[in-house]
Amino acid sequence: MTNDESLVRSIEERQRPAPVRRISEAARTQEASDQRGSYQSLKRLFPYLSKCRGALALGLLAMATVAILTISFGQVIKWVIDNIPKDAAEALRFSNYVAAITLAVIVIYFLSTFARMYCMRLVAIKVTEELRKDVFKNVIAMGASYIDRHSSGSIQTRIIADTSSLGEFLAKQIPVFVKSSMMLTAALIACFFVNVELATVVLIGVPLTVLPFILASRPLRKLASVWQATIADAGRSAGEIFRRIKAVHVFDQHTNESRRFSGKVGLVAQCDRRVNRLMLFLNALAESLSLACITVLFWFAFRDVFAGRMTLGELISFGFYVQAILIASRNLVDIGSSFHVAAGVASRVVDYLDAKSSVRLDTVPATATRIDLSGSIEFRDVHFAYASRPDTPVLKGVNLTVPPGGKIALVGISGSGKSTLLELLMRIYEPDKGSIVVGGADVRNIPVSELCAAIGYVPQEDFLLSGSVIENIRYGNPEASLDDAVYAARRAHAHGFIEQLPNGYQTDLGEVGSRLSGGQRRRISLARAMLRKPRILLLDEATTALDQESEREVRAALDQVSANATTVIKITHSIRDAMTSDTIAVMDEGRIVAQGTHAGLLASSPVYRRLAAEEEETSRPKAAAVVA
Ligand SMILES: Nc1ncnc2c1ncn2[C@@H]1O[C@H](COP(=O)(O)OP(=O)(O)OP(=O)(O)O)[C@@H](O)[C@H]1O
Repeated sequence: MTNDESLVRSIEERQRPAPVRRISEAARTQEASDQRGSYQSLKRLFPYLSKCRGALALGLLAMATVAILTISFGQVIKWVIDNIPKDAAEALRFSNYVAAITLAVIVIYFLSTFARMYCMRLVAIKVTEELRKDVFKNVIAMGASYIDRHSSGSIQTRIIADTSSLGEFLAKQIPVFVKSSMMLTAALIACFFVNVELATVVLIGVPLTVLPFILASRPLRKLASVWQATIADAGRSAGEIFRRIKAVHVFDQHTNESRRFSGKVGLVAQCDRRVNRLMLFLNALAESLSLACITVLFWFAFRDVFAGRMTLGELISFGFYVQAILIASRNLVDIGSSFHVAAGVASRVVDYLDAKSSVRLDTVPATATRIDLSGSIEFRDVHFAYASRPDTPVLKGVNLTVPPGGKIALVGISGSGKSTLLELLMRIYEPDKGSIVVGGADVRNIPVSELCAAIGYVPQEDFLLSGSVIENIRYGNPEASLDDAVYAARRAHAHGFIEQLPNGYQTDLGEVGSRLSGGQRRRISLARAMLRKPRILLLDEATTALDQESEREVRAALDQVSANATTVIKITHSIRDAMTSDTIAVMDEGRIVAQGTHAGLLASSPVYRRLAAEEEETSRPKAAAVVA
């Protein structure tokens, strides 16, 4: 195995996802991508060019002008050299005349080159912008299940870096391809007009000069894809380290993380060096072969000049055309290699652009009718496994009914599937088997936006976003008035601390609310849920991370909200929270194993008894400590 191959292997090994037995969405997407083929993917992006037709047409026109000017310049050189007057005064007038024409040509050349570059840059910017918007829109509409299976770092790379390189490719390389093809054809035809014999030598010699590039295109392609993988890996790892900076600090991992990151950038540099070595070698070889080709041609050409079969002007213009042919053919070969790389990038971007999920957040089922979301909630034989771990079932036939306006507590040890059940109800994921029915309708037939508008969800990990307090409270309800938002904050017992913040409700919370304590973040989450006046309230350990007084107040607030909503409370730690519910459902290893009241379950359910005993056990030392 060569060094390159082992590098490719090591990167691929690290990036290989966990084995999947059944055909998951990821596999289907991959299959679709393979069938489509990389080149098809590039074609799929062509419509983006049509979004900037005007600039593209102007750019192509400017390019054609540059190509025509370049080719005609050869004829001008020939005409000038073959027609220099013998008389000195005539020659001076002639040279002034030629200088004026040359100046005009240079001005046109400058304007055309400027127009070409300007238009093509506009095209690149537009294509990149549109691609980014469309990829982001599609990925965000795919929901959590899809994002779980792709690292968010690689999605970021696709959206930012890959779209940018594709925009550059579509807008720069394709025009260069057009221009070089025009130049090559025109210069070859011109060569045949000047001298058929020499043109035949050109036809044989020029391909030889680009042969090394053609032969090296495969290893170059491979190296380019390794380079892309290493750079994406380094970016992903840096992003993750910055996101986990507190853990790095607490576990004193600065040196180790720096060492790990150095290893990754070391791999990028290793790739860079290899690409550089190969490219330098190929360039030097190609330059030498071009020189050899020109020398051979001149050797033939001089014989024709001395034999009177060719004028000096023809010789020089011929040399000019050969130079144009060499440059154009090198450009075309270069485009060939970047074409392969771009095709690879395009197929990855198109995967994200065309990915289809069973849960589309932006589509409304044809059967959608108005549904009473205040009705009962029923889980009917619900089975589910996360797509990233398809072989590990998380829910194994859950049957549960919450009557309209009822309040149920889901109790169970950590990992028994309680949060997953709530996420399925919100259609963050879809059950593999069975159904979830709200108000008599299968949730699959309720538009996600309508379903979620009726739900107030307070998650275990508060999902605050960067932005101000008021933006966070209004998230999901941007039309709400300030008064309503403040009222919700008061009810969530958040108003007091919000007012103490430097800019009150306008205070910026920093990335993911990092400038607040855990309890404060929780109360903002509660305020946000309350502002929606939910008909279904889902609480995921809503009162944990609060001090005793806040806990009492928040619980009172939740009681008010839940009085008008069908409520499901997930409880892992505080069994006494469950006692306020109408019913307690006990979950164990993805199943509901018992259901009833606190007293009834203590008598009938060994799992519940164990949970209650564990809670008593853990609270005892605390009580003792308080007494002490
Ligand atoms: N996004 C995910 N991808 C893969 N597996 C997951 C994902 N989220 C949860 N799981 C797994 O599913 C199982 C059930 O998790 P879930 O969060 O529903 O349990 P839980 O009862 O709510 O736990 P806790 O009380 O600790 O929050 C666990 O084994 C967990 O590791």
